[in-house]
Amino acid sequence: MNGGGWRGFVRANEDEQPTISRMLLQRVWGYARPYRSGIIVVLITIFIGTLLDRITPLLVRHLIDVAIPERNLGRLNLVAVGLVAIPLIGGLLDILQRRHSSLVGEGIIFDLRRALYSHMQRMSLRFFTSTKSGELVSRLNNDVVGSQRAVTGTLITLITNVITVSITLFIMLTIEWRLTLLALLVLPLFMLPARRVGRIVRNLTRSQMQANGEMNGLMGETLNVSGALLVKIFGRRNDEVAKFSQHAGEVRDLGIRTALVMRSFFVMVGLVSAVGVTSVYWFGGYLAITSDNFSTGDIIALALYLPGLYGAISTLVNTRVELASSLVSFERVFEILDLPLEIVDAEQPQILQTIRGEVQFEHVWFRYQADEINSLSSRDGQETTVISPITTREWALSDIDFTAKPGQLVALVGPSGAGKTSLTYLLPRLYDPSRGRVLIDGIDVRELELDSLGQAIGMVTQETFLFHESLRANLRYAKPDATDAELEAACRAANIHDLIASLPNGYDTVVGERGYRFSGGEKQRIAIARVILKNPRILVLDEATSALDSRSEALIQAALQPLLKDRTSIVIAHRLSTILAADLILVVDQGRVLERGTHSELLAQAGLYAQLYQTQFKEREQALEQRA
Ligand SMILES: Nc1ncnc2c1ncn2[C@@H]1O[C@H](COP(=O)(O)OP(=O)(O)OP(=O)(O)O)[C@@H](O)[C@H]1O
Repeated sequence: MNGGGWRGFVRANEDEQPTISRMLLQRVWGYARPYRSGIIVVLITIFIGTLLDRITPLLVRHLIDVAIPERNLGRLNLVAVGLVAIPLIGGLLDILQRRHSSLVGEGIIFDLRRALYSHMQRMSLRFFTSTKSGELVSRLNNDVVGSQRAVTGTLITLITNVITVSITLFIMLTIEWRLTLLALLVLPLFMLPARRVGRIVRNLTRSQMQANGEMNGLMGETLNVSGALLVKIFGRRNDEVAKFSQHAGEVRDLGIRTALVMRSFFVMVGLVSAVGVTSVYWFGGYLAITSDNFSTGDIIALALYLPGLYGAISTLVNTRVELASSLVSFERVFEILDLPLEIVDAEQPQILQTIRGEVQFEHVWFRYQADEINSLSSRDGQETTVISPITTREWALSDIDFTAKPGQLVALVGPSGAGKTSLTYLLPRLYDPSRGRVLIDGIDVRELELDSLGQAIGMVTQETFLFHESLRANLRYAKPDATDAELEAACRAANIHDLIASLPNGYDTVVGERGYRFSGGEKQRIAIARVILKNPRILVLDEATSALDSRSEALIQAALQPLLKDRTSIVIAHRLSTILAADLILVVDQGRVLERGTHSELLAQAGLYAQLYQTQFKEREQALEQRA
């Protein structure tokens, strides 16, 4: 597995000069190619528009040199018509160009976003445990938009300015080459500062992006239910506001500095171009006074061309750098698209049709990869914090070997961190084992089509996740075509129907973010109803550790009956009723199965199970009895 890709999540050295590689450009072109007809329209309109623009000074020259001296009213009218027609046609061309450039730009955004999102969706769980969700959202938003800007912004600016400079210089040289060369003499005067200012602005922009990222990160972490709850229960509201003000203040200061630098630069360019224009007037005037064959119209036309020429050249000076910086966004998007998919379908996957439901772990070893821990980034998202592994043991699971016959209940018990959750993750291929095999009906799960594997297995995790949508939509997530009657039947079986029916909006009640409007026990029952609807052949259940009151506990136990019935179930057990009902109990510690058997067999061994039974299961049961 390529570890570098993960580390790529942490931004490379900010001061590194971006380089434009041929391969990168080819790849970028790959995204632009489908829009080539639009790009051609854009290029043609830019060319005609720029050409038209350059005609205006020639018309003015004609007015001064021909129409007025000849007192020719017809020509005067023609010039006037031309002076109005040019901006009119130019405007229409501009609209056409904008239309096509936005079609191209938005199209590229769409393609990149879809490719990125679908790639992220296919990434393994490992990817999500090692990445900050804010970072992913930022790539989907900022970097995709940045990539689009590289194509429709910087590239178009580059092309427009190259065309402008070429046409303008050509016309100016044909009008009067000496004056043109004179006007070009001032170029170094603003090319040098333009480069410098370009660098300053680029650094400021980077700092702005960074400051914005930090501000967004803070908002993301403290403006969701869990974060807000944490802030409140620790009474840290003022500190968070202060921290936010600090970040927002940085964004403000950088904004002001950027505005000032940009304005000073424009003032300077204005001054230098005034020097250039003055030199044309002065030397042109001198030539007009000292020699006869020099026209006033020529001088004025040249002077009119100059600001456009200077503007285009100063922009071009920075365009290469800008293009390189905006290509960084493409690189950041490609970085994710290039992350290898770990959990993928086999070349010719088998589709599970009728499933008996036998589950077998065959000498399974599993370990989490080191970079999964190392690439976690710190809260402000900027520097990499190497978080040392919580566990020092090499293998999360060692030599796990057991079989659950169709319809059997296998209970996993063991101390916290023993590896129970990790074991269950291998069945639906959230991770693949490092050694050994996991089989369903005798077929290695890696040979099974992922979609059909997903359909065969239902999972109820400890933490219930519900989407911020109606209960109906949340339940249908398990079975999109479920009828209302089916929804109700599942909820009745899970002992949650009466509660839902008593809500003013019933099944249309919108669940708050992460299900916060329901109690822990209620959420679990909703999750159970959801899996009952899915009706999987194999069930993985992580029973909640928190002891509920006896009524909720009774409701959940009753809800679990129809869920466990007739299915092969692997249950991380915390309830006495579950271990008593289990066909096989595996006692896991330090990633190994230390003891196995039924409740009575294990009790008789008087080992770890007997201890756990006394400290965990019995205590929980007694606590419940006391509460009742
Ligand atoms: N994504 C991960 N990356 C690295 N190590 C992990 C990861 N998830 C779990 N671990 C480690 O693997 C070991 C087994 O964890 P697991 O969650 O399977 O234990 P568990 O028995 O389910 O514990 P609990 O009952 O507390 O939920 C732990 O030491 C844990 O720190």
